[in-house]
Amino acid sequence: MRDFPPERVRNFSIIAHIDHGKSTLADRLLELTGTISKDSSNKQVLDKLKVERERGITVKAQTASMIYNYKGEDYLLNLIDTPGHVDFSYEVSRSLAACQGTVLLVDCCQGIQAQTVANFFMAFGEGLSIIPVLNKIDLPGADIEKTARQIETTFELDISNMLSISAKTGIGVAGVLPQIIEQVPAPTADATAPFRGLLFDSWYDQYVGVVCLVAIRDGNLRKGDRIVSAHTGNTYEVTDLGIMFPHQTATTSLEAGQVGYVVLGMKTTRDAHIGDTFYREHHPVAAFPGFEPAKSMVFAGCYPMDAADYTKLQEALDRLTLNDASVSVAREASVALGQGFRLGFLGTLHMDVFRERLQEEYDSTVINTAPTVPYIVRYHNGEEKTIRNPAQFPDVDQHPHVAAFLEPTVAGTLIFPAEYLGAMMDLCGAHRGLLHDYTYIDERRVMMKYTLPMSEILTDFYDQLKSRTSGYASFDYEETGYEPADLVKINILLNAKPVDALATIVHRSHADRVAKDWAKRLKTVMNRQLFEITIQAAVNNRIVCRESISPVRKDVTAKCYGGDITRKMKLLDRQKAGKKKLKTVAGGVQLPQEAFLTLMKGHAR
Ligand SMILES: Nc1nc2c(ncn2[C@@H]2O[C@H](COP(=O)(O)OP(=O)(O)OP(=O)(O)O)[C@@H](O)[C@H]2O)c(=O)[nH]1
Repeated sequence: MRDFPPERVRNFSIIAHIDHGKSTLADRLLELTGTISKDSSNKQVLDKLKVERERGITVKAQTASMIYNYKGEDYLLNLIDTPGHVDFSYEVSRSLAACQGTVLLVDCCQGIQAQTVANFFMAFGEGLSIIPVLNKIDLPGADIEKTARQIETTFELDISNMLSISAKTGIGVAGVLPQIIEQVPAPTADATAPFRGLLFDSWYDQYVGVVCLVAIRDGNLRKGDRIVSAHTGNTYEVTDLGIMFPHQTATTSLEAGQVGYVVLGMKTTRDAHIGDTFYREHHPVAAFPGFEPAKSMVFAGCYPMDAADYTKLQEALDRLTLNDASVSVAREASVALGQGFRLGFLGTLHMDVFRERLQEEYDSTVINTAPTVPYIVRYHNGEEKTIRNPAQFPDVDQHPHVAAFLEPTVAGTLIFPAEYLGAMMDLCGAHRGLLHDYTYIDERRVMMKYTLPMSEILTDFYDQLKSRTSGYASFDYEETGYEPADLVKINILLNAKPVDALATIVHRSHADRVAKDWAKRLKTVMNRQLFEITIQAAVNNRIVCRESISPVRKDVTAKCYGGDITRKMKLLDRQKAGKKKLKTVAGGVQLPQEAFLTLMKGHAR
């Protein structure tokens, strides 16, 4: 590693809107430098996790080093992969902090999209040198000129030497690495100063424990060194270190300016705080700025269908959170569902990915309640309380003490063809959006900036955005803090008993409609029982609608006219198995798992 002093190291990332070809380009660069073979089994080596492969999205950032000979000199190039999705924007910003430059990859069939804009400004804010590259020029719909002009007008970047490539076929890709060496500055690192490293990613390995990715700013690191986390004050011994080539490859040291993996014997990723600074024991240094822990913005209950599986569920959650410290887990109890957990996620994609993993890890049925954002209740005495579970939202009779309710908001960016302007304004209006700005990024496409309540984009916002524009609109957002809002609680009552796990919080202007919609939806998924079931929805304790399900005596054996007893037994067994998927809640009413699923799909508008 000593052969690569800072001036022969380049740390860069690729940023792009989802599906614009980031992973494909990464594969091509690794092939070009001989880091991986051209074998097809190496496709998208950076997207390691199964869910990622299945969905074709990058969730967890992965990093790879390569060695490239340019004008007779060997360079160590570190590609720092960044997750593209907004849920992981904190991880994106930390990954960018480990780079000096970035390739801004734009699909020239689609042009600039909302995530391109968000990622550009994040890289720009970090002061990185930005190399625009147009991708997918092999496709018939490619419009190189127009996309180049969009890049020039939106980002004010120099496009005179801009590369046009096809990451898929390899056309033009050879030009990318020389531009990176020419345009990305070498890391400013002092090899003689005391060791200072930035922790920018980590994951859990079942054999060695936590593996940390560290950008070495100053000094160097060797096996056996003792280093301290500035955030926790914990001291660790380096038991292994090396580079991602593209898999973990041990080296004798990591030198100033380089990026590599470090094993410290940490037991859980909760000890590895992204953005943390490491320094040598007894040689403290100034910590890197901007350290903030990932914030959970979406919460949902998670309960075992069968109460006896509680410990099993807890064990599955423990195993999964070893690898994903950004999920927060708190125990909670529900009158309807018993003992369970309240899980906090960075966003809805993060929630979906985690739930999928949980389902794989834990082979029994889980009941997931509808997601909610955290709300703040401000009391007249100045106290504030954060509500992460709608069941704990103050009831009407407690309202005299409440000065205000606050909800989290986001600054959203939408980009779409101009003909959808009306449809997009309607959509944002219906979701309580406030328009701030709109501009044309070229003759045909509009960029709008809206402030939206975060709860509104948890519901059907994305689906509506896509369906109303035939998939041509893109959306990205960043959190902007809390705003006062007129919020009310909806309670669902089954046979006149409120079911806490079905409570939700909405804006007063949507309350009656959502209440009626939820009652109707529940009716469609609930089974008839031996007694009549009434479903009522109450807004702040005022009943606004009532549905009922008439009783039935379900005799599954009626079809078997006497005779075959084994057939009868089989049918009864099947009925028993079917029953396992039901949870008995208020007053003996049984709720199927689908009841919770149907309410998760957002509110009808
Ligand atoms: N025709 C063509 N298809 C491409 C090109 N580059 C990527 N693709 C395809 O575009 C799709 C998305 O590519 P990915 O590399 O997975 O995109 P990504 O930006 O990494 O996506 P995320 O990881 O989800 O952000 C894949 O089906 C690729 O095969 C290209 O140059 N030409």
